[in-house]
Parts: sequence; C-alpha cells; structure tokens
Amino acid sequence: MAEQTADLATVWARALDDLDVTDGVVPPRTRPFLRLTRPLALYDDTALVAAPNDFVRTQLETDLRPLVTESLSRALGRDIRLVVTLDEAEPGDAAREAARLDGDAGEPVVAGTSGAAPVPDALADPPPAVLPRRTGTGREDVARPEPTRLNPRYLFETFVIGASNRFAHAAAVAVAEAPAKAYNPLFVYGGSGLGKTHLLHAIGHYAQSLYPGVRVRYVSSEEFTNDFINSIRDGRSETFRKRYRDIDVLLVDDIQFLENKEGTQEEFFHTFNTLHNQNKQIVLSSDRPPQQLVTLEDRLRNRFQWGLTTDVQPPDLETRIAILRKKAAQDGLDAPPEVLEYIASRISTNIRELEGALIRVTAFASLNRQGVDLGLAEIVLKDLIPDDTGPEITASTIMGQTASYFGISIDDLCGSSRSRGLVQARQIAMYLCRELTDLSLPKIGQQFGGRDHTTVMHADRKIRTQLPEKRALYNQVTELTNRIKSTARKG
Ligand SMILES: Nc1ncnc2c1ncn2[C@@H]1O[C@H](COP(=O)(O)OP(=O)(O)OP(=O)(O)O)[C@@H](O)[C@H]1O
Repeated sequence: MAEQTADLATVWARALDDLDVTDGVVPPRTRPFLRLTRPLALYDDTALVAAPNDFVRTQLETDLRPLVTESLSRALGRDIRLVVTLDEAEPGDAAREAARLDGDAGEPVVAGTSGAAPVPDALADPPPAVLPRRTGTGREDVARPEPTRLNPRYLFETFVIGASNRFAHAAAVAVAEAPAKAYNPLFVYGGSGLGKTHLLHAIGHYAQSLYPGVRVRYVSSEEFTNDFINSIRDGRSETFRKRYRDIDVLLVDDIQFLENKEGTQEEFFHTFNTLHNQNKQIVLSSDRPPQQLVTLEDRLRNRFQWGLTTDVQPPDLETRIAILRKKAAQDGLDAPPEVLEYIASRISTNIRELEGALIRVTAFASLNRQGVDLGLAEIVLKDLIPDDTGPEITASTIMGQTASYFGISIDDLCGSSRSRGLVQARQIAMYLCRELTDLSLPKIGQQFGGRDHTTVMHADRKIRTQLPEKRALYNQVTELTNRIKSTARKG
C-alpha cells in the first residue's frame, strides 16, 4: 500500500500538471487549492484523494473529474475511479497555505462551478461544508453558497414554455419562489429528454438568485447512491448526512434508479424526513409517476405524493420550433426558419434529439463551407430521423457496430486501454448511445465496463463540440449512424 501511495503521489502530481496546461478548465485562483489535495491511497482501481475543502471536492467530482480520471488512467494503464474525501487537516491551515502558494493573501476569488455565479472569498475563513448566511460588515456580508453543480445553461430564461410543460414550469417557478411553502415535494415525471433536468437546475438557479445564500444541492439518484456507498466505505457517514441534510433545497434527478436499492432507499427515506420536517424544499424527477415506481418501498412512494406531482409531455410542433429557435440563437447557429420547421416536424419525442439534429445539420454546413438550407437538412437528417415504427436501437447494437467499424472488440470498448484510437472509438460509441437511445448517462456508463456517468457526459460533449470542426469525425459518426439504424431495422 505504501508503495502504491508513493506511485499515486507521482501520478497525482502529473494529473494536476495536466490540469494546469489544459486551457480554460481550471480558473487560475483554483489552482493553489488543487495543489493542497493529497492522494491517500489506491484501492484496486479506485484512487482516494483528500481535498482541502468542500469546494475543491465538488470541483474534482464534477467539472474536473473527466480530465483527472483520464490522466490517472493513462498513467496507471487502467481505468481509475476517483473518490474524493475532505481532508481532516485544519481547514484554516489549508486556506493559509493556499494564500501562500497563490503569493497573494489579498482577495482571491474562486470561480464557481460550470461558469455559474462565482463562489467568493474562499480564503477568508475555514471553508465549512455548508456555508450559512451571515450578517456583519465588509467581506463578511457575503453569503457564500456551496457550489451546487448547476448547469449555467439550464435556466427558466432558456426554457421554452408550451402546453406540454406549462404546468410543470409554473410549479417549478412557484417552488423556487417559495421553497417548502408551495409544494413539498415537487415531483416531475416524463419521458427522456423532455426537460426534467433542465427544470430542476432552473429551480436551483432561480432560488439562489432570489435568496442569496440559500443552500441548494442537485444530485442524480445514482450519484446519491454512489456517494452513500463511498461514505460507508470511508467511514464518513456523518459528512454524507451533513451534505444532504444541511441544505435548503434538494434536487434529486432520476429517482427511479433508487428502485431495488434497499440500503440507499433507507438512507434516502431519512434524508427526506429530515428535510421535510425542517421545512426544506425537495424536488424529485422520474421517468414515471410515483405510483408506477412499483419496486420502491411504500413509505417512500407515499411520501413522494405528499406534495404536487406533475408531468412533462412531448412538446407540440410550435414549441419544438420555438425551442430550436432559442437554441440556434443561444449557440449562434445559423439556420433559416424553414430548416428549423423541417427539423421540428421530423423529430417529435425527445428534445435532446431535436437539439442533436440541429447541431448535425449546422456542423455539416460549416464543414462544407455552405449555407444551411432545406435540401442540406434533408440529406443530413435522412438517416438520423428516428423511424417511429422501427425497432428500438440498443446499446449493444451501437457497441457492436462501432467495434466492427473500427476493427476492435467489444472488450476493447469496455476495457481500460487509453490508446488514442480506442479512446476515440469509445467516446463516439458513448455519444451515439446518448443520441440514439433513451439510456441515462449512468446506464450508458455501466454498458462500457462500469464507467462513471461523468465519463459519458465528457465523451458526449467532446464529440458534439468536435463535430463541426473535424470532417473525419463527422463522416465516421454519420456512417456509423447509418449502419446502426440499418442493423436495427434488419433486427
Ligand atoms: N422546454 C424546453 N426549452 C428549452 N430546452 C429544453 C426544453 N426541454 C428540454 N430542453 C433541452 O433538452 C435537453 C434535454 O433535456 P433534459 O436533460 O432536461 O431532459 P430530461 O427530461 O431530464 O431527460 P432524461 O430523463 O433523459 O435525463 C436539454 O438540453 C434541455 O436544455
């Protein structure tokens, strides 16, 4: 173990170096904090690292996780999972040390996660896991919410309202405006890609803007499960409980994944009760209404129906067009109205697919240096459009076709090799699973040898971003999509 730790120290230092040289990933003021992290141990494929405060822990578990795990995995020659715990050293020491490393004991500001509102003042005091609202003068006036891992794009302002989601949207706004006073819990359910996650994040953002200092935590039920299991393994149940109970608004996505997980259900039951008893807001999302979560314990199912249950339906044509218009404006994508209407008329059940189609069309046009018109959209979408009557596309079809296209095996796709070609093939297959199936990020991760959902998220984003820039990649993705659809059709 000692030797492993020594090795880990070297590879950890290298992983931090990798972060330093990756432009734009780590805000400069966060770097000194990262240097205060300590690798603790390597248990099989799990690297245990101590973070000096909860902010750094959250950063490592979210935005920085893909890069860090990639770097560790490359260095150690196998897929490494990262578990981050809070350092038991005096937090004030960490703060002072960070100031020293930063060479500036002045007023450092640590940028918030994912470009959200900055988390100011991280050095002024020991960073507690939960940052209470404070009164006083000067810098102490600043209420400092814990990083909430909210996606800055998922706001009420960017959410298009239509008949399909009007009620859910209104309920979400009401909950954000009066946490624990309007509906508690708010339970939002509906099919894949219909905006549930978007609404949960929007509640968090809006509540934070109305009540500075309000403590919001967003988590998927799978992350909650993993966090719970890790806390038991690391003997940190207290920290875990504080993390989920000392807050004002808890947003839990995809609660259906708690089904069949008795231990986690038990823990969640107590979390729910504690928050509800203290008049704290709980918002839950699921692919089904509570009564259809049949393998969930009765007492949880009952509690989920205490507040308001509302659904989101697939959007009608006008709403789909409006969503595409907003998306195009937001991302600076140039597409005339008739193309937006065409895409909206062809894709009706999943907004993620709708957005994916717009990205493919504009990517194709940009690669070929031509304008976006109807003819081009028809060609590009010919094979992308889901065939409603066709058979379901499965992850195994996607993985099988991707493996054979690249001349590799399924084991290679699921394995831990970090060779450039394999990593690219794996990321394309993950992206296609996200685009062509309804599987959640964690479920896709499971298909690829039990990878973490953040790895899938990273792959999906990376391929989406590169599509308009890399012709070879675009061609590979298009050809693979065709093969996968035709294989699925043949059954
Ligand atoms: N009404 C809407 N207005 C604008 N964008 C939307 C709307 N609904 C969904 N989207 C966008 O569609 C994409 C998918 O939405 P989201 O991830 O919230 O769906 P979901 O219901 O949580 O899906 P899943 O159950 O698969 O996780 C996101 O990029 C989101 O911003």
